[in-house]
Amino acid sequence: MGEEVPDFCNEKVILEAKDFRTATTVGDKTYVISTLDDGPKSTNSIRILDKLTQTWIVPTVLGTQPIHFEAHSAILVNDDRVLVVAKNGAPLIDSIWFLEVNTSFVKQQCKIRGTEVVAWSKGVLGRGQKPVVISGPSGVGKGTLIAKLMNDSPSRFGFSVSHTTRAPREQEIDGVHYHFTERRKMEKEISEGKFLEFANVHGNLYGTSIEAVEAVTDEGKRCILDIDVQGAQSVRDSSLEALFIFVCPPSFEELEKRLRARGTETEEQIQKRLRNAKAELDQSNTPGLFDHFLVNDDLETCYENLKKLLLLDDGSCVSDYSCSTTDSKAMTYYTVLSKTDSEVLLQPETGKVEKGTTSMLSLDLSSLSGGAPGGTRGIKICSVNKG
Ligand SMILES: Nc1ncnc2c1ncn2[C@@H]1O[C@H](COP(=O)(O)OP(=O)(O)OP(=O)(O)O)[C@@H](O)[C@H]1O
Ligand SMILES: Nc1nc2c(ncn2[C@@H]2O[C@H](COP(=O)(O)O)[C@@H](O)[C@H]2O)c(=O)[nH]1
Repeated sequence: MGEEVPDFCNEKVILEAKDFRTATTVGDKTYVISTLDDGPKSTNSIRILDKLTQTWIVPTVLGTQPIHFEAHSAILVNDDRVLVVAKNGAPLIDSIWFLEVNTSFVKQQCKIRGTEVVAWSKGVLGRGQKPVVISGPSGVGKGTLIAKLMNDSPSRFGFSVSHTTRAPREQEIDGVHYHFTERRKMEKEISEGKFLEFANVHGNLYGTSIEAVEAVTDEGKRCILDIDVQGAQSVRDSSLEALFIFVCPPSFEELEKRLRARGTETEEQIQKRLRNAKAELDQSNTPGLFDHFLVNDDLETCYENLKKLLLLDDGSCVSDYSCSTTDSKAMTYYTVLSKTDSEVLLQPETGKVEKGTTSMLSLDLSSLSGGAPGGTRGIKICSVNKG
């Protein structure tokens, strides 16, 4: 893990490439973010200087990687992440990133992988859209409701494609309904920290990979997870802040009827799923686990209620941040000027102020939430009045 002189420090590389870097110190470590403009091979790279041992560490970099930026400025916020304002040819709203160095996600991943880990997460204005966890006993209609949602709003919602060791059903497509895999392979990937959650469900292994959630959030869509109650509890305990919905059957008899009518399980499997359904219905009452309960009696009514819940909590409310859209969408490159508590002052790159924009902006980071995997939400941008 430790290296004396990585390529990154090689003077020749620095001299030949257009290099830009910042260094942010957190405790005994200095995080160096470097943008090497080396033609088509241009990259952003992260190196950590362990100040105690005076060695360089090449960390495992997780999260949604920002596209290569020409330059950037950086400052530590909340003691656990570095705010990076990038010059990437995009408006300010797409230029705010966080390099997580000490968040709960990073700490958890360090422990699992036994390596130094950092993670990128994109900054999101306002509350943003939390991923949605949908749970409920087998046969209650989760898949049917989610399929309707995907069909009606494919650009707004994206399905987190789980991994499973169960055999595919007739109509199921690998990579669409599930990533069908083998137990040994999946167990190895779990031990490598690739999964946000996993559980043994009805005798098979199921799990949500970090990549599955990122694939959806990278597309700017709201992520929908169809997972069992154990998985929901694991996500609750993880760094992923989500909305948790439990779907209940109108009666146990109706649940059994639906499972049988689906015709995808053997009698033995149906019995197992029904036994587990009783336990899941009990566990759904665990205090603080689910935010909302829906009864799937009439499908259309339940679907309308689901949509209402998602609209109530869709993060599109902009009243909680007084953002000047002119400033946040302008192509001006801003750099970090100063920081007080959880407010960061940004100034435009000298001489590059776009017509109609204010000179300085304040980023209010007092309500940050979420983070990798997914975005860091809760940023408010305010114009700073010129005195
Ligand atoms: N409201 C409803 N009324 C009647 N039948 C329904 C209703 N909702 C779903 N179904 C039917 O019930 C069966 C089970 O639904 P579905 O496969 O969506 O359940 P599920 O919760 O996703 O199950 P699993 O957890 O096993 O994947 C399907 O045949 C579906 O068409
Ligand atoms: N904990 C997780 N549970 C999952 C995941 N993907 C699906 N599921 C749950 O498994 C059962 C059975 O599904 P089926 O497709 O075999 O009928 C169901 O309750 C799903 O919600 C996952 O990634 N993690």
